[in-house]
Amino acid sequence: MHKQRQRKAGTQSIAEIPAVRGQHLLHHQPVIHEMIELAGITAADVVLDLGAGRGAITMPLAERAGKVLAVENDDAFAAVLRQKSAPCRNVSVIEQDIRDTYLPKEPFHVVANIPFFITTPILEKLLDQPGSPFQGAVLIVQHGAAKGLTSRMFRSPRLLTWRMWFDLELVKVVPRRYFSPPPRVDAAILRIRRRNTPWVEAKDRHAFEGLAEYGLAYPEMPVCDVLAGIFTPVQIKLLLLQLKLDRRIPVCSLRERDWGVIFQTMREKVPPYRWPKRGKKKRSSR
Ligand SMILES: C[S@@+](CC[C@H](N)C(=O)[O-])C[C@H]1O[C@@H](n2cnc3c(N)ncnc32)[C@H](O)[C@@H]1O
Repeated sequence: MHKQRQRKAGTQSIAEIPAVRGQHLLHHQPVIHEMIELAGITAADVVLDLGAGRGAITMPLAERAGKVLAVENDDAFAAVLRQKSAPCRNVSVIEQDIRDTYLPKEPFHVVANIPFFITTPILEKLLDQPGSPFQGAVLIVQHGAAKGLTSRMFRSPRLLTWRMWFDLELVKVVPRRYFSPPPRVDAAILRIRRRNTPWVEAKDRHAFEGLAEYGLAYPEMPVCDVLAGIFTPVQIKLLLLQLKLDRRIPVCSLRERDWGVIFQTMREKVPPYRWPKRGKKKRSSR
């Protein structure tokens, strides 16, 4: 049954209750404009608004960007979006699940207040392929998620891998009262920028994933014990000297630069058959 009709008939399913579908619409205009400023959008840019709702971000984006692709899977919202954006030749409404949407083949940015419940699948889509044309994003995410994604400590191999290619920054907290209906927790602006010089080359992604998974299997383990599975004692001594690291510090406290140097040393000094292999890729649940 058509979703709008279902609502009228009072047969709204759990998945259609606004909060459950992540329908917290942003109504604070200064935050919307700040997001577009932070993304540095110009008339040359292609921008995706993922979870476009009624166009709170899509419409001001259309005034700045060359092309805006507004993805929204709620048919009622998509109809409003199509109507509002009809006079704008640079807006395309894509009525589809974000997780099934093909990303542009040309360089693109993302500016969006994404549905929180699919934050991880969205980030995987944007960040898992370091060689993709994705340039950067300014996103509204849950404050807790933003803190985890920008943490100094690495306990997740996937997050470490993303951060070898992208800088993630928690720009500011966005109070829950700026949304309608308000979410249960505050949100935050998360800025993602592609590094000009990544810590590891995109072609080495799989090899680095193997190192990250192996290295963070026990995040609290002393760095010297972790490195002992890959390097000789002399190599470890030189590496720790170069990185100015105490041999007993937990491996989770290593920074992106440290991992970049460890990876390069592994490439240069350790035969590939001894490199840690990555396990089967775990995709987040849809
Ligand atoms: C947090 S709201 C943001 C709406 C709008 N951008 C704003 O800021 O007012 C997220 C939007 O994503 C839509 N949405 C939820 N899950 C989706 C999915 N899987 N694919 C596409 N859109 C989705 C919701 O219908 C909602 O409009």
